[in-house]
Amino acid sequence: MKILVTGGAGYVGSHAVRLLTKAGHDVWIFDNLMNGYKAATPAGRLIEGDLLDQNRLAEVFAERQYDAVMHFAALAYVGVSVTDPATYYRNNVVGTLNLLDAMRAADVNKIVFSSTCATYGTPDKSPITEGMKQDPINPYGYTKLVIERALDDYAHAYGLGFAALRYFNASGAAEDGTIGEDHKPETHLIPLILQVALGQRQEITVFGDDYPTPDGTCVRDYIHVDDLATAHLAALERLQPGKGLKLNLGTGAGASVMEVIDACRRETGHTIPHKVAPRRAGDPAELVADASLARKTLDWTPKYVGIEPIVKSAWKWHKSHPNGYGG
Ligand SMILES: NC(=O)c1ccc[n+]([C@@H]2O[C@H](COP(=O)([O-])OP(=O)(O)OC[C@H]3O[C@@H](n4cnc5c(N)ncnc54)[C@H](O)[C@@H]3O)[C@@H](O)[C@H]2O)c1
Ligand SMILES: O=c1ccn([C@@H]2O[C@H](COP(=O)(O)OP(=O)(O)O[C@H]3O[C@H](CO)[C@H](O)[C@H](O)[C@H]3O)[C@@H](O)[C@H]2O)c(=O)[nH]1
Repeated sequence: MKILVTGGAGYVGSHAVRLLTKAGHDVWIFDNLMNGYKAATPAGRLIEGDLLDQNRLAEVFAERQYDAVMHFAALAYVGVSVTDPATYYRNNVVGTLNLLDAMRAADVNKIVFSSTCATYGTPDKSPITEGMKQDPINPYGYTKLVIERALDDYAHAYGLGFAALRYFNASGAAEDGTIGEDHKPETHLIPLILQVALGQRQEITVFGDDYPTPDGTCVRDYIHVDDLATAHLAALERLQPGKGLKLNLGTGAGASVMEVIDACRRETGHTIPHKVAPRRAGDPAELVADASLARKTLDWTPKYVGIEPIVKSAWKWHKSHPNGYGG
């Protein structure tokens, strides 16, 4: 298939591009590089452009007849979405509607969309199943929920075939250590811990140790980026006109902040000092996926089980690229 991957120069998208290319697809990347890196993309495959530029989108769809779109491009800092919702709604909602318009004009009717566990807000139960109430607690989560709803309506009205994949905590890096996570600023737990191991930070701050969890720190479901990529490929193969798949992508197992720090200590051999600080606003105690629907629907099984192999792959990337794509 000829596939346009928006946000393919970013963290999750670049890993999906690798896998799609390996699977024999003809892959093109659309990215404005605001948070992505040319170095993360295969040579000659990057089309620079912004989702907010409708003319550019029309040009891109006129240049080639795509069979499907994988849509990773979005802004994804929960905290910034609270202080600057206008930018988030414009980029994530208007940008995606522009993309859907351009697809419709070009008769492209298949899309895989990056949704998030943040659409559930603070769930009543764990693990989280797809049928549970979606009630985001921040603008970022709302931007994703609005698009899930739009996809439903476009499927019904225009015959769009879609998958909305609700990722839990994307983590890890390509097994060969050549591409990985490089968010600037970095806010995610595993890269921040590994920056301590690299001597770039004094210590890691644990946001709260008084949660109702076994060790008092937050529990998350860390899912390897390459497992996300294989799920995208499987979803792409199952898209049907007028139908939508909405699936949780997680492993079904949680790890606490302290368990992640301990795994990083074991992997790096560094003491990794930590200090406990108050809770971070908006952090639910536990977010763990019931991923059985994705396993069944996509005939998919995450390869990376437990936090150790995820941390191992992340460390390989960070050790060999201490400044990310900057050097
Ligand atoms: N990282 C996670 O843990 C996680 C969890 C759940 C969902 N998601 C979702 O997965 C997707 C990818 O996340 P990521 O961590 O790889 O983020 P990322 O910031 O690394 O990648 C996003 C890419 O989109 C590009 N982009 C953003 N706005 C654009 C625009 N208007 N036009 C063109 N390109 C644009 C950026 O330059 C970047 O390369 C996002 O949609 C995010 O909301 C991520
Ligand atoms: O310095 C840090 C950074 C994080 N944490 C904790 O580590 C856990 C994981 O935090 P991350 O910031 O790595 O990830 P989140 O769970 O906050 O974020 C993930 O889930 C969000 C929805 O809740 C969004 O989808 C986001 O893109 C995705 O990375 C949280 O309990 C957080 O409180 C710390 O203790 N110290």
